[in-house]
Amino acid sequence: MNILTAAQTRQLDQATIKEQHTTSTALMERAATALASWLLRHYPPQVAGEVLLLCGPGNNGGDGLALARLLFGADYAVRLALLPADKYSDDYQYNHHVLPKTIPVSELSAGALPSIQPGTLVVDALFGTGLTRPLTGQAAAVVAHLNESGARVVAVDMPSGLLADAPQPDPAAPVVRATHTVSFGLPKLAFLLPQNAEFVGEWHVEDIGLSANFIAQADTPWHLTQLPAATPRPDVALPRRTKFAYKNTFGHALLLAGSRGKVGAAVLAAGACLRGGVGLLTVAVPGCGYDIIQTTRPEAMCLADAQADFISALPATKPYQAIGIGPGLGQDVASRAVLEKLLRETQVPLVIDADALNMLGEHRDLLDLLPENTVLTPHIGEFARLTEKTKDDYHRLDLLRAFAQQHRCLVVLKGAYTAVAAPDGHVYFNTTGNPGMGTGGSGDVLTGLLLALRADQRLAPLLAVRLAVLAHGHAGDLAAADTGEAGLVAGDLVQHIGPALRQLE
Ligand SMILES: NC(=O)C1=CN([C@@H]2O[C@H](COP(=O)(O)OP(=O)(O)OC[C@H]3O[C@@H](n4cnc5c(N)ncnc54)[C@H](O)[C@@H]3O)[C@@H](O)[C@H]2O)[C@@H](O)CC1
Ligand SMILES: Nc1ncnc2c1ncn2[C@@H]1O[C@H](COP(=O)(O)OP(=O)(O)O)[C@@H](O)[C@H]1O
Ligand SMILES: [K+]
Repeated sequence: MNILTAAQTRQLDQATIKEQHTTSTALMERAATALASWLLRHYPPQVAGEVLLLCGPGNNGGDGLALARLLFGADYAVRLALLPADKYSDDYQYNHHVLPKTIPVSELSAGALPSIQPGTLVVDALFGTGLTRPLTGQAAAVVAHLNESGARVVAVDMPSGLLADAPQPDPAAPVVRATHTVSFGLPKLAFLLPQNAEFVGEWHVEDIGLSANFIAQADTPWHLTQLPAATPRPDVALPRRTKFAYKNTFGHALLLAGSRGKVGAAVLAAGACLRGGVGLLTVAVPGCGYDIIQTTRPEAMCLADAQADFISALPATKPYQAIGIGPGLGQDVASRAVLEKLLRETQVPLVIDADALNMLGEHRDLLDLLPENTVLTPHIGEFARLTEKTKDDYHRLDLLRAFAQQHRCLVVLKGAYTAVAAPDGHVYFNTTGNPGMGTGGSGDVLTGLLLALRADQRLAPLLAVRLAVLAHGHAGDLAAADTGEAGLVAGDLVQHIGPALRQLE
């Protein structure tokens, strides 16, 4: 699914109105109805207590006014506080006009802020996508007051003060710290970035029938990868295996991994590659890893390096459809020479992770040798070593796109909402996974799974990478349902890859 820019989000309601022969007032009613239904599910009247709605002068405030009317009709105790302005949007004015007269209404001003007890449920309908500049004056005073109150805050569409797809021009200007943000149709780019988590809280998307055609056709570099069950138009799907498929169809992969004390990384990546459906797997490890791999992964073939503690020689690369290098590799100069030789000699699809990425960071001239569509899997720290220290998350996204374009590679920038950047500059945010996956070895599992899907002869490079990242996160979610997030270990991810992939077919 596409993620729209802020400008496209503003065009979306016009496109919807035109396409569906409806009116902006009717669209606002849909938005308010969706919000009321969300509140009924999450904060029914007896849990909510009195609801305070803060409304700005535009359509975000209009949503708040319409919501107040609907909540009032659903037996909530509601109170409104309105931000005065020179001009109000038409739909704001309409919803102000039809507001039941019995709802208490006050005017917000810096000198007379409403009292907000800790725990009060506040709806933030001050500003949404129409925000054009940092909050100042009265609006800033209201937001600062709200943030200090200890209230539970549900933000309408956006936490007020946050921009939908750009960094804050004035980091000192206040932004609402919402408990929940309920948005319409699709999430905003801002929701996917770690720097905004403290403002957005938990986000939710409510379907209000916005033009699916406009969303699908929008020219945007940002996209979401979702589970097939979560969307009427699945982004990605794993093709089913045909009756006469043979192990060559699924490819022969080579994994170069492990060093003394880090052979576990090779075991985890090998397990993930096997569970990821590879046809054949050969694992190259230092001498100390031979018995370990042969014992823990009898399905894999094993090549032992002449060196006991680290990999010092590149095996023949001819028979393989994909090669992975990096998990637990260590940083010995001999292992770096192996990486360099691999880059110079082969055009086989590569997956490069962990220590191998750090080697590239230290010897950036090697980046020019990357075969097209090589997959790199840095976390934020490793990405900084490959590029530069970033100012903020938007700057990092700029660097990410530029890097993938310049080196014609696929970059998997790992984290919550792992971002996959393609050589054409498009970025796909993953929606599966959970904080339980912040545990040693999770990245090794991803490398093994990527290797399996890159070896699969049926899958185009980008599809293979998006599927692997989606399945990895889904395996994490299935595992966490068994073990809880704290109890999750990387080996659990390997166990859940099979069921995760089955749900992507
Ligand atoms: N996109 C859609 O399809 C829909 C949008 N709706 C709502 O409409 C909202 C967008 O409405 P608007 O475009 O009217 O914009 P907003 O209501 O977000 O804000 C616009 C108003 O705020 C003022 N303003 C902007 N920045 C300011 C600042 N820093 N300080 C003080 N005033 C400032 C503007 O002059 C204008 O009066 C969405 O966020 C959503 O809540 C929904 O009603 C229905 C569907
Ligand atoms: N909060 C989170 N939500 C979703 N996925 C996460 C979260 N934290 C970590 N992960 C995933 O877990 C993996 C961790 O990889 P990495 O940082 O390389 O760990 P390691 O080096 O220990 O294996 C990545 O795929 C990342 O996306
Ligand atoms: K808002």
